[in-house]
Amino acid sequence: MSAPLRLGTRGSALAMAQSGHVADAVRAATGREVELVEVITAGDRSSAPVQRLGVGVFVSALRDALLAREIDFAVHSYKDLPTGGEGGLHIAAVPPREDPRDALVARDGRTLAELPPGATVGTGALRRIAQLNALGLQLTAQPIRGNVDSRIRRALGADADLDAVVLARAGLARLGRTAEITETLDPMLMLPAPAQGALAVECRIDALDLVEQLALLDHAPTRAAVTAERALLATLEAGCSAPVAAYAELAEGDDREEIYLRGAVISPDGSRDIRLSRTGTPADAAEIGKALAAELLELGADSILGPPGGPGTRTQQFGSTE
Ligand SMILES: NCc1[nH]cc(CCC(=O)O)c1CC(=O)O
Repeated sequence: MSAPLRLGTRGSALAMAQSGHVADAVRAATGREVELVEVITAGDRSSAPVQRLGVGVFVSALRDALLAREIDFAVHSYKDLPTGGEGGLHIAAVPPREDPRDALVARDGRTLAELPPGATVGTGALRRIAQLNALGLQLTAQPIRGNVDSRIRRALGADADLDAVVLARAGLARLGRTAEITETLDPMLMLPAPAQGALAVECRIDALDLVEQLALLDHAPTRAAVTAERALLATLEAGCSAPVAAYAELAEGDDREEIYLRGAVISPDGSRDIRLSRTGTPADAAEIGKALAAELLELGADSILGPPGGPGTRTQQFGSTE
């Protein structure tokens, strides 16, 4: 008999929901017992704006617990992971992705097009603010933070102070709250964040049996899509600090699978909006992402924003709110 596997998780409703889901999948695939171990991160302990806490606050405590052998594996929202990776750790599985699109939750059941000029739309991500501004609907995009429930209350609660909020559909789906969505946003209007809707299941790279067992949860098409999206992000991070969106879809071509990657870099005020796409084979996912990023840079992605640290700087101003 082997000891139960310890799955480290944040205590938020969303983290518990996704960890519980992965725990069930691990039990089903391996027959092993799994227990949840709550890990409190700096991001949970502090109410300071995420932009001040910096990228990765929600991730580093889980990684520390993995490296300290306090837990055996962890589940992250893939889009919250820094592109760098962590020494000694390995993403053993990328389970099937939830719907990666963004969703609008608005008062009176409204869609984006039905919001009047001047309507206030809350979101934490500069990527979403930039794309809302690019729509030209005269919406007032407002930075907000907090958990999914408190964000929804900003638009639908008794003390609502906004007309709408934009959230990842995946988070609402995992919490069983898709009924509150008033419009699922077409990627033509609101291209999702790289890896949105996907999870990363991480363990120590030297835990060879566990690496093998967790791999049973891996979904190759999701891994290919996320690889392309994050290769684009990583390449742009070196050359540009603008809001970045990326979404890869896999489709059955005539005689083989094809990957269709879209990428966008948008200025925060929406006045500049560079969008490109590229296709290829899933095996070349990383190269497709890098090549599309290079094309975006050639078209001026690096010149979209002012100086580093200026008003549009993604990492410094908004950190891991994406
Ligand atoms: N930015 C925080 C965050 N990180 C992961 C999700 C849930 C969706 C996902 O797993 O991609 C959310 C909430 C949101 O963006 O609305």
